[in-house]
Amino acid sequence: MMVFSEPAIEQFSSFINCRPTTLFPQIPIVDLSKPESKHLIIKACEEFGFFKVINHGVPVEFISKLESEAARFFSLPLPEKEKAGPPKPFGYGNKSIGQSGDVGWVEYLLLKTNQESDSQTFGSALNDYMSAVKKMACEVLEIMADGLKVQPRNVLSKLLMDEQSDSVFRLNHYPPCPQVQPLNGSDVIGFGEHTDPQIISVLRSNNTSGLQISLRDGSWVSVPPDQNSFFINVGDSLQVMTNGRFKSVKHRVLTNSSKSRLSMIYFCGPPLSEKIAPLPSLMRGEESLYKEFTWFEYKKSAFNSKLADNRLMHFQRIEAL
Ligand SMILES: C=C1C[C@]23C[C@H]1CC[C@H]2[C@@]12CCC[C@@](C)(C(=O)O1)[C@H]2[C@@H]3C(=O)O
Ligand SMILES: O=C(O)CCC(=O)C(=O)O
Ligand SMILES: [Fe+2]
Repeated sequence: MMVFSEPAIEQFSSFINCRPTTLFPQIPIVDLSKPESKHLIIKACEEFGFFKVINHGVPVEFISKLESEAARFFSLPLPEKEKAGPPKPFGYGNKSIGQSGDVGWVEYLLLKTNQESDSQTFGSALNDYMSAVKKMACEVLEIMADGLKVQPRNVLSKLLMDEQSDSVFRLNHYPPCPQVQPLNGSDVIGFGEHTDPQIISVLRSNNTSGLQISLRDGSWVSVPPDQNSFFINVGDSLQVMTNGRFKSVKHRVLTNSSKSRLSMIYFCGPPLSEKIAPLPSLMRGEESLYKEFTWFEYKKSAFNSKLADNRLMHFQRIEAL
């Protein structure tokens, strides 16, 4: 057996220095039933690119039904899960993320959002959940448009309502990972740091911690899990549509040593042909910080990148920005 000396183990940079440097600053909480939500959402998107939503209107039974079906799926023997096909672009994946060699302590299912056929694996639970979450996502995007004072208020939500909307749904399962955890207070990466390329992502997890977001100063903050709420991530596309006023949030997941984490995420994407550009009324005479591109072009480039890459960089007018 190989025994690492202290200096040697420190070279495993992906396992060390993962402890959050900031503990529990208040993650913004937005109550969708309150009129002040529009100001809170804008502030949260500017400051963090991230917030938590309560009074979201998604029925608990849709959530718990899908959660138990997902748990059942992930408990199947590996060959059964592999029948769902490799995740290229849709299917079951294990440890390997994307096409550029990223790995994490995670297994997952990537699913389409606009086809009934996927319901085969999960009965009606998947469609019930996705429709309710899509409705809530549209509401969030309309409140956002109100807060930004852009009209019509469905400028963003219509991209999701479009039947060509390129949204994706993902179930992630992070099994408990006891191995290296006690060493040097190190952590194992479940899902490496990245920003989501879409407009927004709507995340719900069980009560197991692991999700962290990165603040502007580069520190990492653990997001306390809350199975009754949803978390919204600002994605790269929304950063561009607001000409950099909102920033996409860098986030990652660390594994837990004793509990498994189950998360379900609805990634709100526009139609492939959609031009991703700053909303004209937000420009007030200023120039776009970004080159012109379609969602298809951005997605193609994103899927060739590594998880931690700054994917927007190549689309900035001044690359060094
Ligand atoms: C290295 C990767 C893996 C990617 C593509 C590329 C960069 C960002 C990743 C995500 C993050 C958001 C969901 C997803 C489905 C997406 O659209 O972008 C992911 C995709 C994958 O897991 O395949
Ligand atoms: O599983 C999670 O909690 C987050 C995963 C994530 O960021 C993603 O799938 O894009
Ligand atoms: Fe993500």
